[in-house]
Amino acid sequence: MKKIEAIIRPYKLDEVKAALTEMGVMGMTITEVKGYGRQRGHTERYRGSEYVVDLLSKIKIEVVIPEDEVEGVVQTIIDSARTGEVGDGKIFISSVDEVIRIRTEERGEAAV
Ligand SMILES: Nc1ncnc2c1ncn2[C@@H]1O[C@H](COP(=O)(O)OP(=O)(O)OP(=O)(O)O)[C@@H](O)[C@H]1O
Ligand SMILES: [Mg+2]
Repeated sequence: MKKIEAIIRPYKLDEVKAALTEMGVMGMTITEVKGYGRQRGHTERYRGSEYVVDLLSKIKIEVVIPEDEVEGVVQTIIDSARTGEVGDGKIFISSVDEVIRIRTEERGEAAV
């Protein structure tokens, strides 16, 4: 199993969530996060001087899925989250050793 962590623009959450639900993703975790990428946030002016706000609000979506669903989920996130402007976000993929459904004690792909 793989975990997809996608950092996206907050206003894109509804669209990404709907697209993932539509393709049958059965569970996800959403967290409000702050971060920065290559541009290190953006510049603001206050009382005549410029300063950099380097931590921008983003949403992190976590989805754990069977390995053969990874490419479909990644493409769906890209298609629903992209604007083409800097700051669209990033997707990280990592391996998950085990998943256990607490209620039934099912394990592995049966539990995702
Ligand atoms: N290397 C990284 N490690 C962890 N989080 C990251 C990393 N790069 C980006 N992020 C997270 O993703 C968010 C969005 O990043 P962003 O889309 O600005 O990436 P970028 O590499 O600067 O690409 P772009 O040039 O398209 O803006 C950041 O605010 C941060 O939360
Ligand atoms: Mg950036």
